[in-house]
Amino acid sequence: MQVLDGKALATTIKGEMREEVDQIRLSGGNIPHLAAVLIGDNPASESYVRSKVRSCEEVGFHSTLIRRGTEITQSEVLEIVEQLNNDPDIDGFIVQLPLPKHIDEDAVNLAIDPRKDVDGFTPVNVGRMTLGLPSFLPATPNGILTMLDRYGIETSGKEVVVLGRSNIVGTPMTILLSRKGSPGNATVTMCHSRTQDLKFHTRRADILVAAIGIPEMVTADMVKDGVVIVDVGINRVEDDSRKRGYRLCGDVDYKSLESKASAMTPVPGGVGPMTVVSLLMNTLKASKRK
Ligand SMILES: NC(=O)C1=CN([C@@H]2O[C@H](COP(=O)(O)OP(=O)(O)OC[C@H]3O[C@@H](n4cnc5c(N)ncnc54)[C@H](OP(=O)(O)O)[C@@H]3O)[C@@H](O)[C@H]2O)C=CC1
Ligand SMILES: Nc1nc(=O)c2c([nH]1)NC[C@@H]1CN(c3ccc(C(=O)N[C@@H](CCC(=O)O)C(=O)O)cc3)C=[N+]21
Ligand SMILES: [Mg+2]
Repeated sequence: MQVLDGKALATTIKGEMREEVDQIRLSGGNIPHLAAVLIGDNPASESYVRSKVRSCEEVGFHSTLIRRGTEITQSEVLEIVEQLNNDPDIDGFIVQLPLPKHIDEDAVNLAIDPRKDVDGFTPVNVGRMTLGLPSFLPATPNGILTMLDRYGIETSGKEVVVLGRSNIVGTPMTILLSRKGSPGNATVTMCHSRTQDLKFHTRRADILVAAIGIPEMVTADMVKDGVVIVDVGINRVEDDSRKRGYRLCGDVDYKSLESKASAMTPVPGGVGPMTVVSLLMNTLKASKRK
């Protein structure tokens, strides 16, 4: 089985980006500047945002972290978004999800200037993506496309099954893999919690993308020999033998799939690092607007 090493690929791409940023600096161009808004104290969100900020430093971007407590009001969040929209020094920004329960995520998303929406979550970017127009693509699905492309995994004409229909992973993944282009041109089936007989669908998959959020739910009996597996899930499972008291695992039972899949992304070190790289690529693109 081939390990689809997202961490190594991300390091390679970040090296390429660093060279481009060095060139921009030498020619007196605009250094990309990403801002991240982090609200509350969700430990997973903190770790993702920290890795985004660290990656900005690695490639030579400017970065700004805006942290607020859970008690923040909706209008205060909207005010931060408005400031970032209007700040000429900020090329792109993200509001880390999930937001506290009393904040309306849709309202926040709708307030983001599509030109700075490096997550690709706003209606303008989702619409443009769906129409096949240039747009900011959502980082996780785009990172997966980059990985399939760089590993030379053919998607044209393949049966792809996507587990999950969220706005940030499952739905855009389905749109991107089924549209004309490369990677693309796949026949895509989207499954979710109301799907009857999940196994019927997963067993037909040439490529299976799991974005569910249930630890190790996909097992060897659910797939055919030679399947390519993209495991998006990041789950923290209690494990007293670890220093931190938990281990990370995906939505796929990696051990049982190792002898059946032809290629698979590990967790950690698979899709996660590619997501961060895609966000950086979107920020670089946004910075070229000036
Ligand atoms: N590696 C990375 O870069 C990223 C990783 N993630 C991880 O990916 C996973 C999914 O994230 P996200 O898309 O945001 O999650 P959501 O919770 O928003 O969506 C989960 C989806 O899975 C579906 N689902 C739940 N249970 C089942 C089931 N038993 N059978 C089939 N489908 C089911 C849900 O169906 P329904 O719509 O009916 O509720 C829903 O569509 C999480 O583990 C998350 O941490 C997320 C983003 C980026
Ligand atoms: N506005 C917004 N945009 C997002 O893109 C977004 C979000 N909100 N909310 C949460 C999800 C999740 N997500 C991840 C990013 C990086 C890793 C990542 O780098 N993971 C590492 C290690 C993770 C760890 O050690 O905890 C890995 O898989 O190797 C994971 C998950 C982005 N998301
Ligand atoms: Mg700048």
